Amino acid sequence: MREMLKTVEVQVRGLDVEVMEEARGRWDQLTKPLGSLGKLEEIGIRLAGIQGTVLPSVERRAVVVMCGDHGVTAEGVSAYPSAVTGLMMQNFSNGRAAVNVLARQMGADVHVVDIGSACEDDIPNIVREKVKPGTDNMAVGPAMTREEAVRALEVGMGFARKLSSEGVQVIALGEMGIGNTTPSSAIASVLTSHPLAELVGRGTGIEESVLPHKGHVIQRALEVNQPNPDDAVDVLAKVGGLEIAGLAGVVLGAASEGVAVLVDGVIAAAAALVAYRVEPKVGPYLFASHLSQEPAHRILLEAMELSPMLHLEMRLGEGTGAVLAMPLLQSATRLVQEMATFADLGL
Ligand SMILES: O=C(O)c1ccc[n+]([C@@H]2O[C@H](COP(=O)([O-])O)[C@@H](O)[C@H]2O)c1
Ligand SMILES: Cc1cc2nc[nH]c2cc1C
Repeated sequence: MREMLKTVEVQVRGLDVEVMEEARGRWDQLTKPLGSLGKLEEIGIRLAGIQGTVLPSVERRAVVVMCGDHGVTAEGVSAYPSAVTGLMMQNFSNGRAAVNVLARQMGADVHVVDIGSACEDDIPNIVREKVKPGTDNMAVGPAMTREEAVRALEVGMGFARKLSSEGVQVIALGEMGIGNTTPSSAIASVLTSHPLAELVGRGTGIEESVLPHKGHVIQRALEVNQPNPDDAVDVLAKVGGLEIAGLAGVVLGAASEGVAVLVDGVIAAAAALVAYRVEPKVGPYLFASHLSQEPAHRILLEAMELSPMLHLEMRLGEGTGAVLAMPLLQSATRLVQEMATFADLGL
């Protein structure tokens, strides 16, 4: 019975190390000084291991934007009202948000999923998979029940598997949810054990003077809920968010299907760390796009040993950074496909 479901079951294969060795050999034969394409070489080799071929491809790209609202906004932790989540869903639907613009440029399909917004409208082009209309206020009790968190994880897993069955080779993690830097910092605090002072940031732009209040709200949520650091689903349910759970599910579903994942900013990274703690084998499927201005982002990426490709001082979310990094993955695949080898030159 669904109510009895306590955790998620997922099987993730390790990367194909033989193919990776072969791919490394191929990169070393290309007409360039050894190792001179730096991180692009590591990206290309990892993609080879993920797809089980020395000539991987990321021509089919998608961004999944999970949307949710947060009861904790009642505590005054965001610079914007919750209603902006629904307004931005309308904006995504019209193709006019930043992520739409960038995805068009980068050749990625945009999929927007209402997994937990408080918006009651039926918006065209938005997938309705609402687990509930926003989380409960984690400063006074759990944000979700465990069962709700597992349901949201399953929505994400199912969505990633569907995209994989349609031929998608890389998925960017996007989200929209006013208030969601607060649960992201809470998750980072429990799962990395770093002090809250290093993890709380201005999100959409709260004043510096409001930061201590945001920290106290998170501290209260941790005291009230006592999330178990050894049980990532417990942490997700008690101090997480529905869109964060959905994205953690996307990571698990994508990795289980051999699909690469581009992690976006701080919220996507919190979701990725939850998935990584549920199943550490997802680690090699993850690529960090950029470094957000939100301080918890660096700490979350370090906990997964990920190194960001871009430093653009962004803090938007929606999957914008992840979509911007797509051409870099594509460059890695194109270089290995199209460059001459020294043998081609007769050397
Ligand atoms: O991606 C990031 O690193 C990031 C950093 C700060 C804010 N955001 C976005 O801003 C919203 C959350 O900010 P806040 O202040 O409401 O917690 C949410 O919609 C996120 O997509 C995103
Ligand atoms: C306008 C706006 C757009 C966003 N996109 C992601 N988070 C956002 C937060 C706000 C406030």
